[in-house]
Amino acid sequence: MREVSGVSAKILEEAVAGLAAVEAGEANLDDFLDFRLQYPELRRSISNLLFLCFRRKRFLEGWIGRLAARPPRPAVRRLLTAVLAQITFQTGIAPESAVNIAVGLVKHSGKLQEAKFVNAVLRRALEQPQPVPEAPELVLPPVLFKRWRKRYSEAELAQLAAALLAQPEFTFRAERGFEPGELAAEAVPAFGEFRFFRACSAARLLESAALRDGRIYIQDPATSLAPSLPDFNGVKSVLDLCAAPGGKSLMLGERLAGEGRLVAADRSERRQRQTAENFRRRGLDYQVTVADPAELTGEFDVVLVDVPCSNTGVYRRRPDVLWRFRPEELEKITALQRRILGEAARLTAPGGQLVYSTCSIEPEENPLQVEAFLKEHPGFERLCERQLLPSAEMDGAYACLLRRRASSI
Ligand SMILES: C[S@@+](CC[C@H](N)C(=O)[O-])C[C@H]1O[C@@H](n2cnc3c(N)ncnc32)[C@H](O)[C@@H]1O
Repeated sequence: MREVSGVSAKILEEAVAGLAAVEAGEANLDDFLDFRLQYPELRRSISNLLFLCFRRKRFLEGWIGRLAARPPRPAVRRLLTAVLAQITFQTGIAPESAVNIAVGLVKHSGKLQEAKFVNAVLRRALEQPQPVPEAPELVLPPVLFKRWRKRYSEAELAQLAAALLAQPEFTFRAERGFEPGELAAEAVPAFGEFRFFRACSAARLLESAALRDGRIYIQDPATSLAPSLPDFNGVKSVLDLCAAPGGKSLMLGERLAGEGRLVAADRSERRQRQTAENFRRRGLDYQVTVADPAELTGEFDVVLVDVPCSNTGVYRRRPDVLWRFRPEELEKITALQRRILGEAARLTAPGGQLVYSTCSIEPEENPLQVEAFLKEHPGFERLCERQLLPSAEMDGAYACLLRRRASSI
């Protein structure tokens, strides 16, 4: 008994620390779970609770507002958020126990008045469970709802909200020629020749030899959009300019099928270690380079530039991105994208193809960025582009295929 409540208290404490770290901008959710857990052995439970807190943040914080006579201080709000998530959405812990553990934690920290407040708020919550809303305006962060309402239909907004609330499928890509057999429950739609599957069991997949030797790679099917766009006929050299950790480089390598040269470049040394490891597992000896795009030289038949972005398309798997979105930071990120895309243009051979991609659904980072690029680079033309919105099947993504005219300087 002692043991169970001890574990539950640790999970709650860690979840509250995670909410604080993300709110303070000290870490994103993935980094918190990967590098900052005090009890990494409890990662799965902590992660489940944190994902719920971010998926249901609007509802949970609105409920706290109605339950508490005065707004709680931020640390208490975070604790209440996590406990309300447990008592509303989790079945593994009895609601009464969740409340007792939370009150115990506050008492333990010596704040007796605050413990009384937390106890009163949570007891009220137990007495009056609330209907859980699904309407986009009550699910999405207000800043993004306001932006998205201007350009998406009601059906699209409902799709965007539903994508935040649902747990996405565990999907993976299988290398050409590899049959995943019992690892796969079914094939799922993807782009080009790439083959994606829904995993039968995440645990079995994570322990599989196929994952260890790189014949499968855990990925969302939306990632196949950008590498599927260029025509690989006669292509001899490929550059992936923002390659780490190598998800799209592996797909470019698969399309090259050993017929040419691939350079996977990225400015992050830490992330490039992962790219190199992914190539090693697969037995590929493509070049892995640590460099800022401005430092690279040469000309390539195909350049893929998967730029840093606001990530607003991938919130199914990283729900915290929606709450970290700041419109005022868009300008900074689009300026960086413009610079990197300009370098990519310089590295594209005459007649070569350039793929620009993001995992964002903001037009400033996508078609508007490309239009500005085309004005500044008349030697390029747009061949096609596609915007995917997050859905039940896949993440959001944008990709545009450009061509440098053969005669351009
Ligand atoms: C979206 S991620 C790339 C994901 C990768 N293409 C994949 O499929 O696995 C963007 C990458 O751009 C890199 N990058 C390159 N130049 C950068 C710069 N000046 N500032 C920030 N990130 C930069 C980052 O290190 C990061 O790895």
